[in-house]
Amino acid sequence: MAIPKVDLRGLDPSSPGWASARAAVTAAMLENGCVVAACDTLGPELRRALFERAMPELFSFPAETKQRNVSSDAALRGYVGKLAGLDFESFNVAAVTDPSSVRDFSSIFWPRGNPEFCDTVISFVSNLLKLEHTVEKMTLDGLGVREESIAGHRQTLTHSLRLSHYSVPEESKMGVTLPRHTDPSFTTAIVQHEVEGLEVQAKDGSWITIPPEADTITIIAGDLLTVVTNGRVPACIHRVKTASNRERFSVLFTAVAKNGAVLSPMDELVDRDHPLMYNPLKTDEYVVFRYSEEGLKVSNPLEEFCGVHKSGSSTE
Ligand SMILES: O=C(O)CCC(=O)C(=O)O
Ligand SMILES: [Fe+2]
Repeated sequence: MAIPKVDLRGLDPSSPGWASARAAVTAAMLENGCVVAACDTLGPELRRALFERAMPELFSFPAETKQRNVSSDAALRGYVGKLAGLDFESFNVAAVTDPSSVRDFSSIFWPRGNPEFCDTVISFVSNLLKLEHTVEKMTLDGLGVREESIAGHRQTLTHSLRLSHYSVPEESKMGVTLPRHTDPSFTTAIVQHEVEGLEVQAKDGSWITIPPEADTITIIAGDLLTVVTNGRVPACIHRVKTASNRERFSVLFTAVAKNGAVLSPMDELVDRDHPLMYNPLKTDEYVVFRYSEEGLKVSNPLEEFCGVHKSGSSTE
């Protein structure tokens, strides 16, 4: 089994191929909360500048420097280093669609500036934002959500860029460097480079490997997209497994909720056949819950936190 690959190159809503691409994107998102986009978002030169020059350099800075990548924004929006036995570390640039955020991030490492790095990231992010808008529009439009609701939904979003590094997996972990999880975001666009790792769990429990092809970016749904689509789009269950036991870099462009946002399922997606599944969700509180001891214990933290069914049955 493979995750469907949809060619989005050169498409806009007036193109002849838009409707069929939209149908394919919507179907893939409904099935596994995941689609592989063939796109020209990241050309070979940008790719090399980022993955082969900037990232190895960034991760070779000493720990004290790395830890200066903090964000007052919310939990887990700064540097995350080697947590709980994971051979994984990650930088995070919050509010990344604002070029000054990229420059502030770069000044941690290169106080005299690094225009090449900033230009690389700024142009990559602007391309990723277009891709994210296209996939989000296709998915919501394909489900029958009105243009005004999509525009309203966009107002609740802010974007981060995560730059991740995985060390060579320890033998005992069978190549798994990030265990099975869903993302507490709306969507995450995942860019792999040369080394495999991303795997998505299908409904039958099997794992589907997404090859690290240079002209593709994988877009996955997170828990918040499940809420706004009233459960239609499942949050993608995924993990990182590098069977070839190599060091790996990946870049993730994440659409998260603005601080203080409260989300509800979209009106168009609640009807007799699709009764309301989620109570209004305070996104900041949800993220705290997700990573709390209790949130890490339960099998479906979203359902536990704001599922209508769950609160309905709590009177039992
Ligand atoms: O590195 C990847 O391919 C995916 C990483 C991931 O799932 C995450 O950081 O949440
Ligand atoms: Fe993830």
